[in-house]
Amino acid sequence: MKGGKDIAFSDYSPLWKSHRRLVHNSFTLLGRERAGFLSSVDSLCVELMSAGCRGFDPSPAVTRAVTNVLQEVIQYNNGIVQTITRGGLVDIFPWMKIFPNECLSKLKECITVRDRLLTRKLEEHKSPGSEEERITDDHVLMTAAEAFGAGVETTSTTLLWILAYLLHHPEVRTERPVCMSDRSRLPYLDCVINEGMRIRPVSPVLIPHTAMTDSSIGGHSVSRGTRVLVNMWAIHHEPRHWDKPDLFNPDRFLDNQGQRVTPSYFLPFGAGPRVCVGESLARLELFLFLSSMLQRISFSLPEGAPPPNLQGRLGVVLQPLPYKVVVAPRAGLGGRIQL
Ligand code: HEM
Repeated sequence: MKGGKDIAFSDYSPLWKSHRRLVHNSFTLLGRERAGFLSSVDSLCVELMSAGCRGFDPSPAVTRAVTNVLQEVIQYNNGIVQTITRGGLVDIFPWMKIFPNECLSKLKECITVRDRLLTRKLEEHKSPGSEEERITDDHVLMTAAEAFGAGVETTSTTLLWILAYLLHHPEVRTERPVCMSDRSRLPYLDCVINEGMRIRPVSPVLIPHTAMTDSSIGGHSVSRGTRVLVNMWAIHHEPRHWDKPDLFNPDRFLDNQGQRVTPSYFLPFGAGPRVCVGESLARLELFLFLSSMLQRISFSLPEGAPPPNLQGRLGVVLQPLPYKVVVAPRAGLGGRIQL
């Protein structure tokens, strides 16, 4: 293990425990034996994830199979998100798992659906000879499952927050389709994404860590076994570092010369050995989704509706409260988008 980290429900869910062990083994192996393994995990994830993008394809060639798989992924993922931190007292007193627990049963059900779907996909993607490799099916499956578990809700929620803030700040949006000559302006999109992740970190208090040895943080001693919570919300709203921290202002990620800057106290993906392993994939997804959406679709508030509530609701991630938005194809693209 690289460092000390634990999660509240790990004690009572053997499923989750073995899942994390496998995932960490997988990522360790990933570092050592990339070939073969990467290609199967990558294509497996990319195929499932890109199903979402293919939803925009208006052609009848969007196969029923892809839609069904996507529906299944959305359903089991929603089920996991709704139940994973709702074990109630079991989170605190693991022995209480012996009593009937609706949330825990639903969680197990969703995990069964997830494993069935991923196993099917894995079988489709298996290359001849892979049996001889040291990485087992479980490694591949659990790594793919982790990519979804840690990657879907975080990225989609970040997009929802950014859209909510863009509805509040129409001056940040451009009213015409993006074209090639805008390319040099696209770094600004990164600033918008950064500002979204700063002002509403999807994980305001990071996954709890546990000190593996006697240590210290900022001059305070931390003895072995201490549970350490990183308050990302406070880091991203510290007035000594951020001017008017409650204001959505993507320009704060530009210096006086208009060059992009990334302050050291901007940590949406955490830091250190347990930093988010999906950071580059997440950044790529956010950029591609946002640029394609803003290029093709115009978003506005329904007539007379108030802008989205920005307070948020804390669950597995910090989500915006549901809001309504009018979605229309941008001029010149009419008929090419189906939603
Ligand atoms: C906007 C999107 C995302 C955000 C804001 C985000 C943020 C984070 C944060 C803050 C952590 C915890 C770091 C810590 O506790 O110190 C984390 C861990 C993790 N993330 Fe992400 N993440 C995102 C997307 C993804 C994606 C797309 C994947 C995988 C495909 C992923 C996989 C993971 C994994 C496996 C861990 C645990 C790493 C470990 O414990 O060593 N994340 N993420």
